Amino acid sequence: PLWGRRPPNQKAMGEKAAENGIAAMAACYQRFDPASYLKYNYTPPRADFGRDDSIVPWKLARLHRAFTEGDVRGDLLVDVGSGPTLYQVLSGCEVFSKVILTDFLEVNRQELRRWLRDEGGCSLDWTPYLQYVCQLEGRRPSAWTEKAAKLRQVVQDVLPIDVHCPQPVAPHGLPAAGADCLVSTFCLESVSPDLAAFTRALGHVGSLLRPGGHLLLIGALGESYYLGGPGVKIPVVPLNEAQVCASLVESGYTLIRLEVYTLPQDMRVGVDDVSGVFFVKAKKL
Ligand SMILES: C[S@@+](CC[C@H](N)C(=O)[O-])C[C@H]1O[C@@H](n2cnc3c(N)ncnc32)[C@H](O)[C@@H]1O
Ligand SMILES: O=[N+]([O-])c1ccc2c(c1)CN[C@@H](CO)C2
Repeated sequence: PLWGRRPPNQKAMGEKAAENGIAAMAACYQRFDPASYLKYNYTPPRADFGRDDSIVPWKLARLHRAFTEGDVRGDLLVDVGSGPTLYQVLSGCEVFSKVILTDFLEVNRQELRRWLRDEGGCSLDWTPYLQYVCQLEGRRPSAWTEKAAKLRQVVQDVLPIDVHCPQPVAPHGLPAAGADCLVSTFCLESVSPDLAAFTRALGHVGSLLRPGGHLLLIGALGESYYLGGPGVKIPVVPLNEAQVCASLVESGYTLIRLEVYTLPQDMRVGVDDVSGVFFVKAKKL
């Protein structure tokens, strides 16, 4: 009967708009420059290990605690949207025997492989990061060489991923049982045209995680853009804590912990308009 069907084209228009937004985002990322991105976000002041109010030490401390407080266990950790960075798995690589890194761009996957193959030519020296996490683990900073070897040993693969696909990773890229833990940092809100797409992506990513597995999510609060390279302005979904929590619940997670870092003035260096960073530890129901 006529009343049983949706008005013509209503759903189609919504889907078309979503597809267009995602295609526009993918076009932006063609101009993403890993070396610039690393310089903007992973050098001082945002990565200053001598300052206890610097963002990167804050992130590393939250990840260390989340991976080592006893409830996170299993064999496989998957990092969603790794980009050209490794900091997000420096604690996890001591807890999981297998780590899989993923990203949308080949240039980022190449940057990761360059470090993993220890062939030189990396855009950033990760030594201070390895040393800092060793200290969090109660080890001498000089144990960083062992941690680097450990990370190189546990990373099984660097795979393509698209969080806007219901199946973000190609079939057989991951074991059928799914990952025991997911980590994802500054990805979902930085690749989604709007909040609905962010929440859908969170659901897609959840399909990679086994029930009872953990999600460690770090992201930007109140950010509307960031520079992915000189003059490469990439739109971001401005999120607040309530929206992050609502999206997690809607995507089938239960929240264990949410912490927020508010940027001091001198961390606002012109590469984005981020106002805060959230850290979430959640569990898939
Ligand atoms: C802001 S960077 C985050 C990089 C890194 N995780 C970090 O913590 O700095 C966002 C990353 O998402 C990737 N990306 C872009 N579109 C994507 C998509 N549709 N699915 C998954 N990742 C995507 C980009 O290539 C980029 O590496
Ligand atoms: O301060 N940080 O450690 C830091 C690291 C990465 C990123 C931000 C801040 C803010 N912008 C996001 C992209 O939306 C990327």
